[in-house]
Amino acid sequence: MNKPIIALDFSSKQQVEEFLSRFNEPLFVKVGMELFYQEGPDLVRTIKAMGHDIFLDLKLHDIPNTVESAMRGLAKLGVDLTNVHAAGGVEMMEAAKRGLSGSETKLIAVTQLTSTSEEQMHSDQLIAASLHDSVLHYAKKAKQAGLDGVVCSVLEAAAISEACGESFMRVTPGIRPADAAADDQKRIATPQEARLKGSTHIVVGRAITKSENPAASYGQIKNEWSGLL
Ligand SMILES: O=c1ccn([C@@H]2O[C@H](COP(=O)(O)O)[C@@H](O)[C@H]2O)c(=O)[nH]1
Repeated sequence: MNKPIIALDFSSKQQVEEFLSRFNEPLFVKVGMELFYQEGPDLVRTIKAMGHDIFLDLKLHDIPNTVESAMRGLAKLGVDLTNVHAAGGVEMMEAAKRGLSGSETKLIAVTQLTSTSEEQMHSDQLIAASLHDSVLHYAKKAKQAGLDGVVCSVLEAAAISEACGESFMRVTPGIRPADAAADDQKRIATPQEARLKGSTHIVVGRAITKSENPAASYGQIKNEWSGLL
């Protein structure tokens, strides 16, 4: 079983270094907008040089030409995984993939954010379909564009596996230990549910980064995710 991806939602290099110093093993970490917009590509290179795998979660969504050029730049960072919004369309996703060509970086698409409920999707996005069908639709479009997988909640993971194939990545945020607060997330699940319901990867932020003992919380989540608990 692969490692849980830890969301490094910090605003400075200092906080990241302090956090990572608590671990004695190579991790799979996620660098998102908060950190990237403060510290930029240099910190990505530093984390990579420390031996950690990186998911660069910048969720690109723009016209195809802009996304292709941006991805050409990101390809040079040597990250393991990055992403776009599927709502940008098949043409944009194909352009993103072209931008990454020649690199080892895998590309996935955000379907519907795990902070979005069905009601919000209907009213904010004026999508009449069910949230499940919208996610599945975006996953099929990402597959059509040649992407490696999608970001989805646990609730859609099994249907995506069936429609797009088992090897198509289902990267799942909104992971919470049982009894933890949902915060701003709407479609949440425990690490165990994610394993049993077909996610291929889990992304965990606050349950680890805000913990009094991040290494212990990570260990517990990792064990639950890999079925050792
Ligand atoms: O649909 C999505 C896409 C990305 N995220 C990101 O994952 C983490 C989740 O953090 P938690 O503290 O565990 O809620 C965060 O960095 C988001 O930007 C997501 O939650 N949902």
